[in-house]
Amino acid sequence: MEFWTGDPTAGADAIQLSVDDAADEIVQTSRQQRLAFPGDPKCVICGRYGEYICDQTDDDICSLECKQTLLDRIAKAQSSAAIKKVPGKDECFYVSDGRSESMSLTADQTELLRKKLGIHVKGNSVPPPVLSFSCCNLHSKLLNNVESAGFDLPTPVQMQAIPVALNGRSVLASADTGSGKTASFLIPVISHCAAFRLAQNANNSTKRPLAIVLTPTRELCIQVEDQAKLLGKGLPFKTALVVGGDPMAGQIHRLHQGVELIVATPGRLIDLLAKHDMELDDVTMFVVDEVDCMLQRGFRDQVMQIFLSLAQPQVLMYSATISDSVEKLASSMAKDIVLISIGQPNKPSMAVKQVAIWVDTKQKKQKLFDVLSSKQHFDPPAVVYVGSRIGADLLSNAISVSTGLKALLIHGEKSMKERREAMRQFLMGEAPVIVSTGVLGRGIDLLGVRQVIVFDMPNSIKEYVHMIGRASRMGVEGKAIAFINEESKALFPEFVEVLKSSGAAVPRELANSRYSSKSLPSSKSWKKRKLG
Ligand SMILES: Nc1ncnc2c1ncn2[C@@H]1O[C@H](COP(=O)(O)OP(=O)(O)OP(=O)(O)O)[C@@H](O)[C@H]1O
Repeated sequence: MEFWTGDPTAGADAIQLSVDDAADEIVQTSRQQRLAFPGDPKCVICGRYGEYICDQTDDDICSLECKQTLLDRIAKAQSSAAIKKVPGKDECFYVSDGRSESMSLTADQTELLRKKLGIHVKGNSVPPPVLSFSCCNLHSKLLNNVESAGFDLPTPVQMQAIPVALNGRSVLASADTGSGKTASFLIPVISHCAAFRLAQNANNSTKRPLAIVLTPTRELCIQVEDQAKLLGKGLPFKTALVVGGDPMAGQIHRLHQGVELIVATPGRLIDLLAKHDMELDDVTMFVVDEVDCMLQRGFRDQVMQIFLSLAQPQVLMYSATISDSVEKLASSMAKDIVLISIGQPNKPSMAVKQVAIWVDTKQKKQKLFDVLSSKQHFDPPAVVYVGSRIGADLLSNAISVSTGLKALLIHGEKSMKERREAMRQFLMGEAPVIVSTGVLGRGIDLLGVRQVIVFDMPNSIKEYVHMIGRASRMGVEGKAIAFINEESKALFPEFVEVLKSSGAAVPRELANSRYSSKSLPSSKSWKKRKLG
């Protein structure tokens, strides 16, 4: 029997175990717990094996550490709510359809709540945040699925974005990595799709897609589709995955059977639309995840091509990092859009402890082997990010040879089968390290990963923010080590700022570099001044 009671703050002495387990050692930290096998209960905080039940909430948890995080989070949400208690199931503060008998937030309460939660909004008549999922007038099966997924309380981005999207408004939202953005668009999408189908005449056999989610990578599409299936279970809600690398015939077959949601990478979807007739007239929700990456050169034309083939859909766009130009372009895609940002935009999650190490390029490999061989510094499972596919191939080999550790490998040139297998092995804990290019840099929810090593700095600090975000989900603490040297000098001013704002030490060489100053004059004016 797995059970504990007691006050975690009082330490291990206060924990009382059932008689059967008295001899077993309590798992103290998330890292000491094994990963969950399919069908196992999962820790609601970190996703590892949910060996215990939290006595105060009945949630599955893996360790004392996650129990404490869970209780802290609940306490924080309660105080943040600026209202004496979190509403019970039938006690709503936000009511979307006026049918519930409960009260709505006043303008002052809404403002206070947003301030406490770090929610910033721009737009006309933005609905107030919700304090619970049960206040959103969701189909009972969807609500059950949300609860079964362990989502007891909405996160701040969910509190604000879900009611806005449920009201049919377009959204551009930015919030920390690992803060639950995926569910904040999937819940409104599933709600809309299920309601539409249930209202559709039963004899009407046409089941054209109702919503599209675009993401930049196949892995992210797979993850989003998995979560959509989980949250849409038992509802008239089917999904199709449309990504490169898998045979197109199977994807077309599935689409012809009738689906509500297409989760796709832009290139493959365009390819498919060009070769096969596909009616997109009923698509009224268009989601762009990792929007800043998707509206950059490379993806932008494809995304816009798909968008323009739809009849003015509601647009939901999300990322942890959003620039002014993306905000401008996104705003032009939808009328009366609501802009939502949580906390400090474009900053790394404060839950990730960053360590920047100055290392010359030639010394980087040895430095990495030193970290991976050090009990003190290596905290597996870990992701190592490199800049190129060849670099990834070479490095994963070198790690295995030099340290004896099994290092998996994933990049864009691997087949879909190899990429799926590498992910499976890593998530099942079969290897302590995975070497990756940017394919795992964004969006991927690598539950259990607490360490990221940025071997090659990416081209922008935004990508860096996404990469180190893999080390922490839902505020659980993680670590990031970044190797930096003169080769990344273009990033210095922003990198120094990011380190400082996170309270991380700035390496001496970086601090002293003339490239680190934001006010550094351009080379022309520099020359001018010298000559003058
Ligand atoms: N309300 C909630 N309560 C508990 N867990 C949640 C909740 N919402 C989401 N999660 C879990 O939190 C984790 C992170 O969520 P998600 O992957 O959506 O983050 P994200 O904001 O999209 O991150 P990124 O910017 O890195 O893509 C997931 O494991 C998800 O299942």
